[in-house]
Amino acid sequence: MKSNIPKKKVKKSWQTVKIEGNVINEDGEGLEGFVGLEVLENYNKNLVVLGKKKKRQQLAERRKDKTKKDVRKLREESNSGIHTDDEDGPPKKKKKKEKVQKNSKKEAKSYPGRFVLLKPPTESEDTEEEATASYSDGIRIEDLANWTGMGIPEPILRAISELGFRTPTEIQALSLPAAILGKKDILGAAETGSGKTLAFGIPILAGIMELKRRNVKSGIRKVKPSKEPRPEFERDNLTPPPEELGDYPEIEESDSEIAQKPEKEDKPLYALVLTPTRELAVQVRDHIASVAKYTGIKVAAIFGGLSAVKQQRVLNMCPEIVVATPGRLWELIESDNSHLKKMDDISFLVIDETDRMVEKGHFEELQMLLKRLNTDQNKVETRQNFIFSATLTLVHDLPDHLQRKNIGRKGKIVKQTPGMKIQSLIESLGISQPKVVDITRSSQTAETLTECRIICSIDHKDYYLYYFLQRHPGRTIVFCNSIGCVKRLAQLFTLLDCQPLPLHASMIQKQRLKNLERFRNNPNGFLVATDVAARGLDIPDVQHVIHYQVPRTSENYVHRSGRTARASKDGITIMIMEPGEVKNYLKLCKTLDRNEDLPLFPVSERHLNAVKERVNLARDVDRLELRLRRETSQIGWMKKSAEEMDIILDHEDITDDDVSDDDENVIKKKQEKRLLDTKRQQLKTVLNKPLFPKGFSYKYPTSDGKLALPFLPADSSNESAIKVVKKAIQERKEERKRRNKRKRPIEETS
Ligand SMILES: Nc1ncnc2c1ncn2[C@@H]1O[C@H](COP(=O)(O)OP(=O)(O)OP(=O)(O)O)[C@@H](O)[C@H]1O
Repeated sequence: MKSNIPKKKVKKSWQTVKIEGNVINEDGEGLEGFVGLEVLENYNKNLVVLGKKKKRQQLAERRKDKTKKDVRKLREESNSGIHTDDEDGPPKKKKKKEKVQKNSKKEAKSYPGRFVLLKPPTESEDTEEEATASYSDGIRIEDLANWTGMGIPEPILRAISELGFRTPTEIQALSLPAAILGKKDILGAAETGSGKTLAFGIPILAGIMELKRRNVKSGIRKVKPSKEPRPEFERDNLTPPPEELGDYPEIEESDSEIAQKPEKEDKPLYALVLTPTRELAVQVRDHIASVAKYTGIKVAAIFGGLSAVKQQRVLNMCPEIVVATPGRLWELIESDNSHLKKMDDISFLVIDETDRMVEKGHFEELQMLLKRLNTDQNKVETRQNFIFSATLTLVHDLPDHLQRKNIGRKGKIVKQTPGMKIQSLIESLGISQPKVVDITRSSQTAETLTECRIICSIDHKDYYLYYFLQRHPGRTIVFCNSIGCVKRLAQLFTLLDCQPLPLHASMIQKQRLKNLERFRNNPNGFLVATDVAARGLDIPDVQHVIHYQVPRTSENYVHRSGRTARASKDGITIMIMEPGEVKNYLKLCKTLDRNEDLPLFPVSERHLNAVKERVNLARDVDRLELRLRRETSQIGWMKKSAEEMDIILDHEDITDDDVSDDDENVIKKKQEKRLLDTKRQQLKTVLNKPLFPKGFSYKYPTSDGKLALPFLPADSSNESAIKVVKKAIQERKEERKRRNKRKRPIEETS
C-alpha cells in the first residue's frame, strides 16, 4: 500500500491518513481492534519499525562526534607520515551541511513515504522497541557501541555484527583508530588468537572503501578529492537500505580461491597480504572476506601446490586484495600476470607472521618483493604497512659461540632488546614511523593457556601420547619436529584406531587442505603435524596441543601452543620430553621468562600397562607390515627391471607365487605373514576392551622418573585435562605448604 501524503506533511506525530479501500481486507471485516495508522519514514521489512530513524541519526551523530575527536587527537599525536591535504581534513561546516542535506534528499528519494497498520504503542512499548532495535538479526545497535569512533564504515560494522563480535579485542582497539583515522603503519605484537587478522583486515577494507569513494587508485596517505558522488552503500555511519545491500554479492564459503562472485572488470590491486603458509593464506582470505561481505571488495588467495593456471584465472577477476605466499606470488609476477603488474601501486602491505617471514634463509622471494615494492620512495611513503606476529618482540639470549667471543672483549656483543628488534624490522622492511602496539606478556603465551609436561624415555612417548588421547578425548593437535616423525605417528595411531590426520609439507596440497577440513569438522579430531601448522591456524575449539618433541625454538613453542586457548578460551599444552631434550627445554624456559618448571601432567600408572600392551602390539603390526611391504615392492621392482632387461631372476629374488613351498625365504615370509595376522587379531581384541573402566586414581611421573601420587580423588574419570592439571598443581602447592609447616617447628627449636 502507498500513502498519498505529500512528503512535506510527514511529521513524527500521529496523523490522519487518507486511504483508499479497506486496509484490513476487501469486505471490511476484521476492523475490530483497529486503533489507528502511523506514518513511517524509512520503513523496510528487516528493521524494527518505530523510532528507527531517530535511533540511526543519534548513532550517526555520536559516531561523527567521536570520529572528529579521534581525528583531531591523532593529528596532534602524529608528527609525520600523515597527509594533511585540505580534503583530508575535517570537512568545512558549509560543505558538511550541504552533504547532510544531500544525503537526506537521497534518503527521501530512496525511501518513499510508506505507512503500516499498527496498534499505537504505549510509552513502555516504544522504549522496549528502541532497546531491542536490531542492527542485524543477531546484535543490537547498543552492542556495537564498542566499535564506534574508530572510523569503521557501516558495511564493515554490519558484517562484524553478523559475526557476533561485540567488542574489539585489545589489539584491534589499539590498532584500528591509528590505522583507519591516522593512516599509520602498524607494528603489532599480541598473543596468539587475539584477533590480529582483523586488526589489519578492517583498516585495509576501510581504506579501500575510502580510496574508491575518492576515486583514487593508489596511496592511502595521499587522498585526493573526488567530484564523483559517493555511492549510497559507502556512506559512513548510515545504515544502507537492505534492498540495496541485497544486490551486493555475498561471499560463498567454497573451495574456490576467490571468495566472491567473479566479475570481469579491470580494478586496481589495492592490498597485498603475505603469509608464510598456504593454509594460513586460505584462512586469512576467508577471514577478511567475511568482514568484506557488504563492501563489494574481493579477496583472493594465491599459494603454491594448486594449479598456477587456475590462480591466474582468479587474478584475472581483479580482486582488490590478494593474500599470498611469497613463492607462488613471485612465480605469477614473473609470468607477467596483468593484475599483479599493478603490485607496484598497492596502497596496503601486510606481512603476517613477520618474524618468520624475514628469517634468514627463508622466503627469498619476500626480499625480492620488498626490493621491488620499495624502489619508488614516493610510493613507499604513501603505502600503509602492517607488520604483525605474536612473537614480534621475542628476543633470545646470545648463542653460546657469541657469548664465548665476548670473554675478555672490550666492545661486547650485546643481547638484542625488543626495541632493537623492532628497529631492525622497520629498517629492513622500509616502513615509516609505525605505531608500535606491543601487548605481549613476558611469558609470550595466552593468559588462558595451561602449560604442563610429561617426562619419559624416548621409547615411552608413544605410550603417553596414546594414554592422553584415550583418557582426554577432544580436538587435539600433536606437533612433531620432522616429517618422518609425523608419518610414523600417523601410521602407528591409525593401527590404534585413533584416526590421525597428518599434515606436513611433503603432502599434496589438496590432501593438506582436506585433512585440515576434516580436523575442523570433528570435535574429537586428531591432527599430527609439523610446524607447517604451527602459525596462525585458527581452528575453533582445539582443546589440546601436544608437543611430541620439544620444539626447536621458543617461537615454535609459542605458536604451536597458540593453536589452543584462542580468543580468550581455555586450552592446554603438554610437552612430552625425554632426558635428551632437557637442554632445549631449559633454554626455552629462559627465553620465555619461566622461573619455575612447567608442572607435570598427572597420568594413571595403573592403566599404563594396558596402554603399553596396545601400543606394543601396534608397533609389532607396523614393523611386520613395513617389512612385508618392502619385500613385496623390492621383488616387484626387480621383476619389472628383469622384464625390461630380458633377464631371469634367481630363486630367492622371486615372489612365493613363482617358487616352490619349501624355499627358505618363502617359508620365512609365510611365517611373518602368519605372525602379522596373529598380532592384528590380538590388537583387534585388546582395542575392543575399554581402557579406562569407571573409577581410577592418577599418578604422575616426577623429574626422577618415578611415578608419584598427586592428591587426587579416587574417581576423576570424567575430568578434562585442564581440570586434572589444575588440581594437581593445587595439590602440589598444598603439599609444599604442609611440608614447610612440618619443617618450621624443627627450625624454630634448633
Ligand atoms: N573482536 C572480536 N571478538 C571476538 N572474536 C574475535 C574478534 N576478532 C577476531 N575474533 C576471532 O578470534 C579468533 C582469532 O583471531 P585471529 O586468527 O585473527 O588471531 P591471531 O591473533 O591472528 O592469532 P595467531 O597469532 O595465532 O595468528 C578468530 O576465530 C576470530 O574470528
